[in-house]
Amino acid sequence: MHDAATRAVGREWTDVEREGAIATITLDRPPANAYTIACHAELVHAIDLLEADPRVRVVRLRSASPKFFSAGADLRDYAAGSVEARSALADAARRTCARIETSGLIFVAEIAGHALGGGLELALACDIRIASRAQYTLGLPEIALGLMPGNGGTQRLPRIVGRARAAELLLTGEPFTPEDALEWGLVTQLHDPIDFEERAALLARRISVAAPLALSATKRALQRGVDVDLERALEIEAGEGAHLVASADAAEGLAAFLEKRPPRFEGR
Ligand SMILES: CCCCCCCCCCCCC/C=C/C(=O)SCCNC(=O)CCNC(=O)[C@H](O)C(C)(C)COP(=O)(O)OP(=O)(O)OC[C@H]1O[C@@H](n2cnc3c(N)ncnc32)[C@H](O)[C@@H]1OP(=O)(O)O
Repeated sequence: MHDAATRAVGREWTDVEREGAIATITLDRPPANAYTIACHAELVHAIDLLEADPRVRVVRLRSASPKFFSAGADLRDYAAGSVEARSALADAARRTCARIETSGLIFVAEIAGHALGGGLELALACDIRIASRAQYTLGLPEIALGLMPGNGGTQRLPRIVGRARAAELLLTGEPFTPEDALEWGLVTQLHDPIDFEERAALLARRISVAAPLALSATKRALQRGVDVDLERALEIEAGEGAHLVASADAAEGLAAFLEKRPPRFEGR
């Protein structure tokens, strides 16, 4: 089902649908979901629209292509552009990732095709990554292009797979498999292609039934606490949780448990 309000978003590569509390952003820019500045502006606009919709809690980020999640920057466009345009593209891509990370919505990257360069970096900015077990690669090959990741890859990858593994992946630029991604914790689930859509939808549903305030507070605590010492991190957790305790949703959650019924969370 397309929301009329978001259909206009899909000029470059972004098709947005919403069903209940679950939105789906489908990247669709053949042949490789390679992105330009306009693509990122559109994606940020789509996220703005979804964040303004009080019904939305989870965003599934997927690809229309059976072969590519995203191949990263459009290298034809990049090669033809000025140094200023190339910097602007890196900045636009960084803004998209920041928008994902600072959003109160929960983003799940559903990788079922090549996720390379800025395409993988987009997935690294998401809260959860899952993958399909198929013949494609993931990686940050920028070093082979005389470049380096410019969209958070040198910072988010070590925080996910560890510094040593990230160093090898970044300094060789070598691609890796979905199985590697699961082993290294870059994705948390790996499913056969025939099961992937169903399992991805199940994960989104499992998250979508939670209280929106609790989801966003937990996301913030996870992000804010990861780079500080434990004592400060525990203070962050306490601070994020403090306002939840007084929320109507917390009262509803407890009442629903005691009354043995599903909770009806309203985000307040
Ligand atoms: C604020 C100021 C800031 C200043 C500082 C800024 C500095 C920042 C540092 C610099 C930032 C760098 C930013 C760059 C980020 C990137 O993402 S670089 C790109 C990384 N991606 C890749 O290298 C992947 C390239 N693709 C491939 O290697 C192959 O496609 C494949 C994945 C191995 C698959 O190969 P194969 O099966 O042979 O398919 P192909 O024929 O190669 O591809 C099919 C068609 O898709 C097109 N395509 C693929 N990738 C791209 C791409 N990235 N861009 C454009 N087009 C792509 C390919 O050309 C084919 O098209 P057709 O020939 O028309 O069919």
